[in-house]
Amino acid sequence: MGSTNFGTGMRAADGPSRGTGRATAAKLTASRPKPSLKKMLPEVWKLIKPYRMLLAGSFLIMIVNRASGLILPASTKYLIDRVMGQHDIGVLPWIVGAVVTATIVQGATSFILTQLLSKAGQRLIAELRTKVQAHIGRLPVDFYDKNRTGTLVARIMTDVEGVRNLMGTGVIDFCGGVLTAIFAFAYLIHLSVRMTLLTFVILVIFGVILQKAFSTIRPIFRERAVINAEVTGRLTESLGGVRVVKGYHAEASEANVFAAGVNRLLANVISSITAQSFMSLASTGVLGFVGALIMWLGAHQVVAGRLTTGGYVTYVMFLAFMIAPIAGLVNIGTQLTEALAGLDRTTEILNEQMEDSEPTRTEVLSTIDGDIRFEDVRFSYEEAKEVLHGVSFESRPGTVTALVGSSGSGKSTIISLVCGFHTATSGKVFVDGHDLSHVRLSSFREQLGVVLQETFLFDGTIRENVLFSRPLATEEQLMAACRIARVDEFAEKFPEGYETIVGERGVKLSGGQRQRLSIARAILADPRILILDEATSSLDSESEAMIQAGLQHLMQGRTTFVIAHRLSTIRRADQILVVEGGLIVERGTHDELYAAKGRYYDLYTRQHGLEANLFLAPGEGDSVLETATKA
Ligand SMILES: Nc1ncnc2c1ncn2[C@@H]1O[C@H](COP(=O)(O)OP(=O)(O)OP(=O)(O)O)[C@@H](O)[C@H]1O
Repeated sequence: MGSTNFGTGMRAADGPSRGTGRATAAKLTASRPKPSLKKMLPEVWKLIKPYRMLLAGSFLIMIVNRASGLILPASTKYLIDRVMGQHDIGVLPWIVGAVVTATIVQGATSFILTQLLSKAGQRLIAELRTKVQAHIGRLPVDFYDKNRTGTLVARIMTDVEGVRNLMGTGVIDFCGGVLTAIFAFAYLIHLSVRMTLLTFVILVIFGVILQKAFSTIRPIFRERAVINAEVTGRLTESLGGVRVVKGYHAEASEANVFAAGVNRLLANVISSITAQSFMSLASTGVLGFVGALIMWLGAHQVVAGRLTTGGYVTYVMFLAFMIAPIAGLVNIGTQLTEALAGLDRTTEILNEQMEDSEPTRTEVLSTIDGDIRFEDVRFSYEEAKEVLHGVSFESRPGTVTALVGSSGSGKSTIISLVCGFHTATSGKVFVDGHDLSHVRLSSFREQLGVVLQETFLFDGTIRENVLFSRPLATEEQLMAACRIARVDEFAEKFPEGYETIVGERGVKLSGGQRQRLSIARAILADPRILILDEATSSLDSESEAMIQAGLQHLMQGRTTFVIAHRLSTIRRADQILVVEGGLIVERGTHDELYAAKGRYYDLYTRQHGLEANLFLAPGEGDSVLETATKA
């Protein structure tokens, strides 16, 4: 039978997940409606508040920057009319001086703005990423059940990227664009009211059309983020489950799934490219039209003596200065919309309640004895689908409780409630008499140790992997744990010793070695309550003996819960709970249950003939039994 997953939070990599869940934690919405600016303003303010002085300063610098940018076109009128037209060479040094100074000021302020804002924007991204990751890490297990890894990765890495535009050059550029357009518009009116109003009307019409076009493009962009998250999610899963993929020779079908995803992405990008190229075609057309119009009207005005030649050239330059930021505004507008949408998704995550933040969780546990009591516990992952139907038992401190029963009977669910991964729908779980639903989970979990059959190793050294459970342990404590778990025997054989990198998920270690490492980790953690998920796979007898010795040591004096498959474990257990259909149907010691000749006796005698030291649940044993009978 496959590995146990205590509510999938500790699921072993057994292929792409199907995503199940219950109602308490939210499944993140794939595509959220466009967030309104009004709704998002408080969030934006919260985000940029620490940077408000910087933003205010940048705003002032930006005004200087934009104003200095207008010196060149403004001075052209004097250059043409006074210097060239009236041969007043005396003003030339002033004009050239003003242009040079303005250019230097403009260059310097642009440099300062980019330095200040881009760096602040990147810092903000880093802060927000850290915050989102830390928050996600503290969300309850059922949140992970419902949301794909890829989606979560996208939320942490991609969605926060957009805030760069809110903080960085985006907002300032936006304000700068508006400001320049206002400056330029005032000056254009001053030069020629008629030409300006006409151009303005055309540009407003164009702006409305552009706005319409953008409202078609925006959903495409939003959908792109969703597709990206889905494709990345599936890719992450299939890479993680590469053994299963290869084992079932599913490379081709995985490649098809990925290709389909990539093609969806391509179709999305292509449709946005088409819309974008139409927009650029339209803008070029409008610009050409406005240019021709200005030429026509301007030439007439100059000939009629209502406008000087310098005035005309300056007009054209200012017009360009006005149009460029307006065109930019639309672009920045899209970026800001994207940023707001990203921030909205980030806020959605940050509003998810952390498992320890429920107001009822007030009790902080000091060192516990390890007495666990279930009182008529009922539990359902999904509404109206109860999985545990009233489970009651007590595990006294320092005793071993073995859970046996057929697949899907509810063993992992019971363990998951012991760990506080889920909370009982009704009934109570007590730890040393404290209602676990009122306990600060961090104070409980630090007294919990978990050894799973699928050992989870990080891509780090042996030392780092053992220290994972207690990073501040001394060298002696580390070595002692490794000795007891017999990690020393293999670690010291590697040339790099404890500094040997174990590779992603420890692929360079054998199953038995990984188990020993996991036991060393638990010994080092020195938990009061120990959760063991026994491997059903048979290790060679030498490894088995070593692991058993480590486990024996580990279990001493701790309240231990074992999803038990080995007879040796079951025989030693202080109580055996036989779980069937979400109920405890029998309980007692091995001898008592054997003598009672009930369900346990059936399971035991069925298996006894199989010689193995494995206690297989009925479904699990069938194939082996058949083989044995035939033999
Ligand atoms: N995350 C989940 N969401 C919805 N239903 C679940 C979830 N996890 C388990 N279940 C259901 O709860 C029931 C009990 O499952 P559980 O994993 O506790 O059984 P088990 O006895 O540990 O099985 P096994 O020995 O196969 O690991 C099963 O019917 C299962 O389908």
